[in-house]
Amino acid sequence: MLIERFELPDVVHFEPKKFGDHRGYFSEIFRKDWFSENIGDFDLIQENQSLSASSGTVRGLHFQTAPFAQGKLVRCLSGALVDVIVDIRRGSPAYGHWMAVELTAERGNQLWVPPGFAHGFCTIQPNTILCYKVTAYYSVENDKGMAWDDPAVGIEWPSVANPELLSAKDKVQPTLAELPPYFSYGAC
Ligand SMILES: Cc1cn([C@H]2C[C@H](O)[C@@H](COP(=O)(O)OP(=O)(O)O[C@H]3O[C@H](C)C(=O)[C@H](O)[C@H]3O)O2)c(=O)[nH]c1=O
Repeated sequence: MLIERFELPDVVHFEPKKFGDHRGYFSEIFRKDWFSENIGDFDLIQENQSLSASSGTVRGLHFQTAPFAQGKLVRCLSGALVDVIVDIRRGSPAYGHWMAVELTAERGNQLWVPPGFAHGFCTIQPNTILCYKVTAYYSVENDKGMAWDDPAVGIEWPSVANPELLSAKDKVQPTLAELPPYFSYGAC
């Protein structure tokens, strides 16, 4: 199985094996033992799914604060998207750094987004479905965000990104510099 780690600590990208035959394919999407050994002993207790009808839809950048900080195991069920994360853990060697990974239904690749990261994505095909397991329940009081287009972070979004498709909430998110110190490296 392909497994990748990055300059941003604790982030893991992997692609489960597919067993193809004349009918199509079979793939083990999640195994607790593999996840615990290669990523960590997290409890994935809620699963979310979103459909974005238009290519160029940007959702994010979002995160939940303690005690509902979320790790996210993200994959694309239909279409394709560019997943973007920003390390917002004060003290991290990669604080304020971003990275992007293309997730497609075709590949079935997955991204582990640790707690302490802001997460968002831009769809690059219509009718793209994102499906992701999280390690803490939704808490509207702890549901926070940061600006997708923060010039100090400098995310290079796909050229199809369409700001008109942003949610009202995402049009007015604070910049990284305006965020309180929600997360400390090594403590979330
Ligand atoms: C996240 C969430 C939302 N909701 C409700 C709240 C709103 O009434 C509605 C849409 O929520 P929102 O506009 O925050 O959805 P997205 O813009 O897709 O946000 C999500 O997508 C980005 C990329 C993320 O990483 C977060 O997990 C999540 O914030 O669903 C729930 O009931 N439970 C939930 O867990």
